[in-house]
Amino acid sequence: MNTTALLDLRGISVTVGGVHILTDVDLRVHADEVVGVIGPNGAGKTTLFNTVTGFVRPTAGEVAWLGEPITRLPAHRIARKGLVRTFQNVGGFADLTVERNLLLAAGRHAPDVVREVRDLLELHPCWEMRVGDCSLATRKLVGIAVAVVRRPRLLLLDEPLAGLDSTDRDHVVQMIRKVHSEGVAICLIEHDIARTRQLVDRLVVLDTGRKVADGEPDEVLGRPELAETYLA
Ligand SMILES: Nc1ncnc2c1ncn2[C@@H]1O[C@H](COP(=O)(O)OP(=O)(O)OP(=O)(O)O)[C@@H](O)[C@H]1O
Repeated sequence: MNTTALLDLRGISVTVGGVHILTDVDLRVHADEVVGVIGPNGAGKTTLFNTVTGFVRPTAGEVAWLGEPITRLPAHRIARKGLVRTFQNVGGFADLTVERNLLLAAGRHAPDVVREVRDLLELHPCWEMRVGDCSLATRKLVGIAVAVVRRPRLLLLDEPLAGLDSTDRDHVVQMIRKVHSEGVAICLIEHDIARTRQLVDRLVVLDTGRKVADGEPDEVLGRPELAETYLA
């Protein structure tokens, strides 16, 4: 594994209205890695992504990107650095075609990058369709494509498999692997533990705002207290 830490979170806490949503969370993601973030509903996983990407300001702690602090940068400046995310249930503008969504997102990189990403994520069949008319699986892929045309070095995926059937989940996993094979590090939030386990190099577990595990998937899921929760 390349030892360069792309992303380095130290002591991140988020408190909203006196409620502790995240408490003292450390997280590193290296170039080349695929990291899974799991945990029960309300554990703080999306808040962690929101903090990394500038949508939520931490109450304490620092976020560093390639060794530079980015904790207080606005979201659009963070994205321009190559740290790009997807949102739960968002796959682009519903009234625009898939192609138009990607062209808009690509900005100065279009249209060469748009063609590359269309081919990589096998979006030909839906290219001319309005996103609102596409299947959920396709909308999920469009959400990933919209992020990938921004040329991320690290892609944060928020529940890319949620709501999909088994066949579509396998397809989206395959597409995530293809994105990673292009040299993009990936950090994903997921509830599908079996597929996440197969996909990631490292598994991070959040519970009630605290990191309770961080290690190789087999080691983490082999811990009796976690196996009971996640593999039951
Ligand atoms: N802006 C906010 N104001 C108040 N409470 C919030 C805010 N954002 C998040 N929360 C609360 O913080 C907790 C963590 O939410 P978050 O969405 O980060 O969890 P999650 O682990 O992503 O959950 P899920 O798996 O259900 O998506 C929840 O109890 C949520 O209601």
